[in-house]
Amino acid sequence: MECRVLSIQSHVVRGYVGNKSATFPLQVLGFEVDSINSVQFSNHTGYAHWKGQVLTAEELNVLYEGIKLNQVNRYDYILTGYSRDSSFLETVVDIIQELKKANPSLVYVCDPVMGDHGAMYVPEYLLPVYRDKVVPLADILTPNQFEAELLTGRKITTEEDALEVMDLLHKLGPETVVLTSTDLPSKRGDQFLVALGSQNIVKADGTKTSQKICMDMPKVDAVFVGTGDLFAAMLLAWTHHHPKDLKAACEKTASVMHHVIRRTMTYANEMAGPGKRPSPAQLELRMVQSKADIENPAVVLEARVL
Ligand SMILES: Nc1ncnc2c1ncn2[C@@H]1O[C@H](COP(=O)(O)OP(=O)(O)O)[C@@H](O)[C@H]1O
Ligand SMILES: Cc1ncc(COP(=O)(O)O)c(CN)c1O
Repeated sequence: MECRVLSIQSHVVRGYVGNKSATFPLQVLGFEVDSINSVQFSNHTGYAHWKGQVLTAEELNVLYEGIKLNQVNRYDYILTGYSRDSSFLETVVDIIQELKKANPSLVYVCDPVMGDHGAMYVPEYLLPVYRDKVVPLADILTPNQFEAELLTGRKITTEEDALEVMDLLHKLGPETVVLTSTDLPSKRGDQFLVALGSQNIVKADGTKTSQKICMDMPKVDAVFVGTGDLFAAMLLAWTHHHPKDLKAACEKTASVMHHVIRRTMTYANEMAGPGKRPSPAQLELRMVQSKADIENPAVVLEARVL
């Protein structure tokens, strides 16, 4: 059966963020991907220069109208990422509501892209739109630690804090929450990066509980851009295959990330030369090359159930 994703994210001419990082890996896994480019930039905004256009709310509506007029507005998944305009985001909310009405089993995967490492890189007025309108519609939410803290108003300094924040995020709406990266110390040492996940489950007796997991991922000493976008796309794919097993979905997602990041770093170091730190252009993600890269990565990471 066809599985169709509407992906509303950025497009870049050069490099791999947003739709450029999400589309091909999903297609190679057999998903149909309809993409709307929220922005079209020369490259991501971590370079010294970037130029381009931003899609307005009206322009988004025009594209959606066309899809609707042809009656091809039935989607199984919506995936959203980088957006820097509140009326654009409000229009995305309207579209999601309409598409959920058309298909009540539609799954909305939301990456609430707002910032990282203590700083917002989208305008601050987007926060209440995400918290009050976007996140309540989300089925799967993939904030990093900073975004989770913004959405809940709670600081995360311990694993217990992180578990409580994920519960607060469940209360806003999403049944599945993954903190894609945190500053928490890993039990495996400082060479590892910690991600945490939580999925609501209904037990046989009808009561609700949640499965909580922790992933320790080998840390690479560089800053990558587009990793959050690829992570959300791969989590969509793997929760599609393992809807009730967050541990399996996160292990497969993190293993793909590890493969892509290792390839990227090998190329980046080669291009930069001995002892030199790679530039943002050299650190552009090296995409997966095939279905096998995604389904059978050389290193398989394991998650712990908490
Ligand atoms: N420096 C890094 N070393 C290893 N893995 C990384 C690194 N940066 C990102 N990743 C991978 O990318 C995923 C998403 O990264 P994250 O930084 O949380 O995304 P975002 O771009 O949304 O902040 C992480 O879960 C991890 O798998
Ligand atoms: C155009 C664009 N799209 C998407 C992103 C998000 O990237 P990431 O997946 O690393 O959060 C960025 C990062 N600033 C960006 O500049």
